[in-house]
Amino acid sequence: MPRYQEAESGQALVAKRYSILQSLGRGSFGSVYLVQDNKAADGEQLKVLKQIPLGDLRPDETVRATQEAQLLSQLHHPAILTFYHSFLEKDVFCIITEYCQDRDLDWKLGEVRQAGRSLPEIQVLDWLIQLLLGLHYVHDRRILHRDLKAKNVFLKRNLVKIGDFGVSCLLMGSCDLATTFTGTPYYMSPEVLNHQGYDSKSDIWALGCLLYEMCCLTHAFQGPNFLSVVIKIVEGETPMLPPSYSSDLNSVMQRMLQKQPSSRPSAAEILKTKFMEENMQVFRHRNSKHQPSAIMTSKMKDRFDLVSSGGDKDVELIAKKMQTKVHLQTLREWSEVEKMTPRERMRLRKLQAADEKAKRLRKLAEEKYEEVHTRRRELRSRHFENISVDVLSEARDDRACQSLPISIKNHNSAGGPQPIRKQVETEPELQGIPEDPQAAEVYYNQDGFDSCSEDEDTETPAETLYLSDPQISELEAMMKHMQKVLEEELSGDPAEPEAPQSPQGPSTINSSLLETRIQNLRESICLHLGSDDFQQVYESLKEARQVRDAEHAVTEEALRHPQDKPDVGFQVDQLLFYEEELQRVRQLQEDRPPV
Ligand SMILES: Nc1ncnc2c1ncn2[C@@H]1O[C@H](COP(=O)(O)OP(=O)(O)OP(=O)(O)O)[C@@H](O)[C@H]1O
Repeated sequence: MPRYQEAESGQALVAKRYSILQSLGRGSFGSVYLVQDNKAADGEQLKVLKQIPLGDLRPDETVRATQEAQLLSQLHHPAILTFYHSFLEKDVFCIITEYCQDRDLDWKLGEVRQAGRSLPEIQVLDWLIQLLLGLHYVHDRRILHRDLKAKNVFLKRNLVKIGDFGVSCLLMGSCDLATTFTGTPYYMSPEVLNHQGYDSKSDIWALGCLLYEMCCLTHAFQGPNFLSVVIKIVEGETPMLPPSYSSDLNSVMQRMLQKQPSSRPSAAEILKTKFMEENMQVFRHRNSKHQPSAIMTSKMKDRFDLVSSGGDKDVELIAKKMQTKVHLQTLREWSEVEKMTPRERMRLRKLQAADEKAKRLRKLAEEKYEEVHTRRRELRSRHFENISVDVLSEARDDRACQSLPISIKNHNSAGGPQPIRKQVETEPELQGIPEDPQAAEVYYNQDGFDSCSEDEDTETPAETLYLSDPQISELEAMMKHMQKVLEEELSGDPAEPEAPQSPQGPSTINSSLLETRIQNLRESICLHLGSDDFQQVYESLKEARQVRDAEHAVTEEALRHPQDKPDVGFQVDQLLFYEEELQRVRQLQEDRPPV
């Protein structure tokens, strides 16, 4: 752990800039914290600090790791978690990334599973499209992820962000090697397990596994121990999606899970299939319809941001009404340039009356704005007086939601600067006002616009809140990427260039970290099992790995470890795999010409 500098407020300060607010958890590489960047602009202050103890990193390795981190900070895509910067503090490598208040996909899928639900296909497709766009972007730049898994996909409203990009490369140092090393076997491709190298198609395999998981809420390749999972991946049948998902989606997944990397499509090839293209159009259509950006002034957006973060029902209602008004104004402009029928003139009069009402609403909104703003200012100053975060408590895995009184009070409604956006399907009022006057008339009547008044605060509050500026621009950026992919095909552009077979990614070698990991795992298993039993299971599974006999391994495992410790055999297998990897890394290091 780094030695934190104490800020005046008593909060731990990292790099004289980041106040640690809350522990978000611990991964296999290190600890993760929610921090406040004191040098960032308002609304962009919440970030994530990942601290990875490095052990004895040589100076040249340190320099390389930092350079490689800079390379990662140049990736800019809405589906890629923003990597701000990295630095070393004592023996700890620190990475600052974007904060995703809706946690990770693994957590989300667990939540769905526990509720006994499943994800609708439209949701799966929304996420799949974004993930494919993200992969397409990095593969196009000849960068591979290498550790794509549900825990590395973060959620920010309905936007997904591929995270931990290259972190394993930076730290495990295996990116330039003909293999890769990750902490879980579930997403490993047959070629990786056969030590045949990692390329962009191995990322596609991992995404295929993820697609299965989104639909079935379990891993695509399951087994009681590491070796049985490995054998299923290498030799087992490709799983199918349940019939509740379309055959088109199933066939996308089947293609992604082809055993032969060359038979798997690239991200661009998948995006360009008719099925995916149609779904991208649906995604674009749905999201662009519901974006307030096209019709709202920035002042209004500010107000709506305030609305959504403040959660004040009155203000929400006003926001809804104001949005309706903006739609009407667009329509009125249209009317003025058209030859008006008496019916249209009547409608215009209605609009003018509505305009008057809207003016009054605006005044009310401004008053509310002041009121809420003042309240937030007071709360914030109180918050900074009171905050006391136990950042040094390693055992805690509390989430940001549990103890932060203001902007990060609740993980799901957290991130003060991040306003709320509900699922678009539940927002009929935002379908847009029909341009046809008659249809518009029906719309007004349905919408009850005539009854719009500040006296009607009892009306059901707006279901729809609004995206903040950064989120709108992220969505817009996503649309642009989609447009680009769609246009590529329309103009008959050739498919994306193949990502390199021998990746040119970051290249830091840090086998000492791998050693530490092996050591930690060994100690932890011994603690559970006792040294003697550990040794027996270890020898037995080592033998089983050599003969690749899953049944033997399963039987041995069942004999060796008690029922209440079902994951021990899995861990021993994992340990053996790590040891093999370490040997390979060392071998490659020896074979390498000196830099
Ligand atoms: N950018 C982020 N925004 C929000 N939460 C995050 C972010 N990065 C990590 N977390 C959370 O912090 C916790 C630890 O994350 P971390 O990525 O270190 O480990 P992991 O994914 O659980 O395991 P592994 O190290 O094996 O990948 C997880 O609960 C994760 O959801």
